[in-house]
Amino acid sequence: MAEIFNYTACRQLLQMFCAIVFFHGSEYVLAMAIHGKSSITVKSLLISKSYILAMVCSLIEYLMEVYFFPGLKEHWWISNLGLAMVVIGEIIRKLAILTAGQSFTHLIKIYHQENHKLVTHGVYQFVRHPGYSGFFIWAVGTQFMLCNPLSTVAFAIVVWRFFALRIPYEEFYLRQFFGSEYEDYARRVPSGIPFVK
Ligand SMILES: C[S@@+](CC[C@H](N)C(=O)[O-])C[C@H]1O[C@@H](n2cnc3c(N)ncnc32)[C@H](O)[C@@H]1O
Repeated sequence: MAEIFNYTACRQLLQMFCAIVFFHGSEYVLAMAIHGKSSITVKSLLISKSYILAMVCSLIEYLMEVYFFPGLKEHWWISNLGLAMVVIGEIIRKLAILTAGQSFTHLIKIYHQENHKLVTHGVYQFVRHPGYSGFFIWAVGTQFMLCNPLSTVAFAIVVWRFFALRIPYEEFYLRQFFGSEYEDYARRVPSGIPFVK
């Protein structure tokens, strides 16, 4: 068993560990800085049961493949592409959080609050959902980084489906809050998730 923890496995698993800790830690810190300590819950860490299950499955896939097909993990250009996706996805997501400020809440708002302003500048001028684009790139990137073929496909499908359902729901309320201003914005700017209008 010890021989599977060679240089490749140690490096890829360490990168994965750092990516996860940095992503969730920074989500929590930013939520606390923007919304205040009193409005922060464990949900601000964005860790759900299905998320943990997905990560555990990807780790099982990694360990099985590193044992039975170690050559699969030596495609460094794929792994490095994944690392680049993780960094780029992280940057896009954090830019979205910093740009939207108090308007960026982890739970979708269904009542309009006074401090909720429509944000259309910064990264929001390029895509309507940069926070989701960033997470999508980050999540799929983690699986490229591990050279996990099955989990790469599974993560892409599951995360895409999640956002394909969430975006129309979120935008239903944004249209109610901001009316024609949001309609005009949605006409001009793409969603930021492939094949989601
Ligand atoms: C988790 S944040 C995600 C924001 C955005 N969908 C993104 O991916 O960057 C969800 C909250 O952001 C708000 N929101 C989404 N787009 C917005 C915008 N352009 N301006 C202001 N608030 C927005 C929604 O009302 C919702 O309560």
